[in-house]
Amino acid sequence: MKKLLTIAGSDSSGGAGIQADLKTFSSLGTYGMSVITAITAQNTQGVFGVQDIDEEVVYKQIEAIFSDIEVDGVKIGMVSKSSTIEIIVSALKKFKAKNIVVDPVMVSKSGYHLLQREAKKALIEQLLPIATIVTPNLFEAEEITGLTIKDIKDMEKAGEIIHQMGPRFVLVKGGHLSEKPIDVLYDGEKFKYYEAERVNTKSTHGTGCTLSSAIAVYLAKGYQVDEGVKKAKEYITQALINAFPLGKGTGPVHHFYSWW
Ligand SMILES: Nc1ncnc2c1ncn2[C@@H]1O[C@H](COP(=O)(O)OP(=O)(O)OP(=O)(O)O)[C@@H](O)[C@H]1O
Ligand SMILES: Cc1ncc(COP(=O)(O)O)c(N)n1
Repeated sequence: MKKLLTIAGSDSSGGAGIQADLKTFSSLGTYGMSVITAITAQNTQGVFGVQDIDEEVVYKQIEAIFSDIEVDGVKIGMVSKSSTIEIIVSALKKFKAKNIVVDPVMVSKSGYHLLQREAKKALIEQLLPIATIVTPNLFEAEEITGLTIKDIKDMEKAGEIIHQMGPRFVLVKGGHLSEKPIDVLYDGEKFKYYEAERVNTKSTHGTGCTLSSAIAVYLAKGYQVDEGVKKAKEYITQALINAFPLGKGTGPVHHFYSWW
């Protein structure tokens, strides 16, 4: 049994964050664990409050897990403060964590700033270098690089710049492109493209969380990064197809338990 860990924020409505990650881990037949960095009061319409967890408690959660359990893959999502980013990075180095997927969460679909402005530098300088793969969406790739990103060529340029910042692989996600949602992977030498038909649904809350967790699962299972991304892209496309209407705003993708 592969053991997966998510380090992220809690989404009370269950569509993104810790809840999306644990659902992904379970539905892909792995054992899921969580380190909660923040509690958000959130639903399909917005984020209405955030309580950051003290960084000492974040560290204690990581220590409790790694001192007892072998962890096969780690996904890192919302971390809002630089002091928490610093503690997470030093803890993951100390415990020699492997297969680290960093989803550089900055702003929710509903427009709430989940990353404090002061923490952007720590995210870039500390979190990116420990990542096996980092998965920015178009907006996050723009924030990290300072580029304006409109098409695949711009995504490639962003991939090259972000790769220089230290992660082994960069996946620039194209969910927010105006046409087909094509994601671009860069390994420092060449690009790979992951194309899917756009699923016509309002339920896109948690797509990035789900994709990054699925990538962590496939890396933990021993897939090469490019193959793992391909499988994870199939998973998120299916989770979008399976989504059902929920709430009055942007509903969540839906996870399914094929073995049940
Ligand atoms: N309507 C859609 N149909 C098919 N695939 C999509 C759609 N929207 C997003 N995707 C895919 O979902 C994955 C997540 O991409 P996206 O760019 O939406 O990330 P994100 O903005 O970080 O997500 P979130 O912030 O909601 O967690 C990518 O593989 C993207 O191509
Ligand atoms: C706790 C948490 N983590 C991540 C997201 C991003 O997801 P989305 O962009 O779909 O709102 C979120 N809304 N909440």
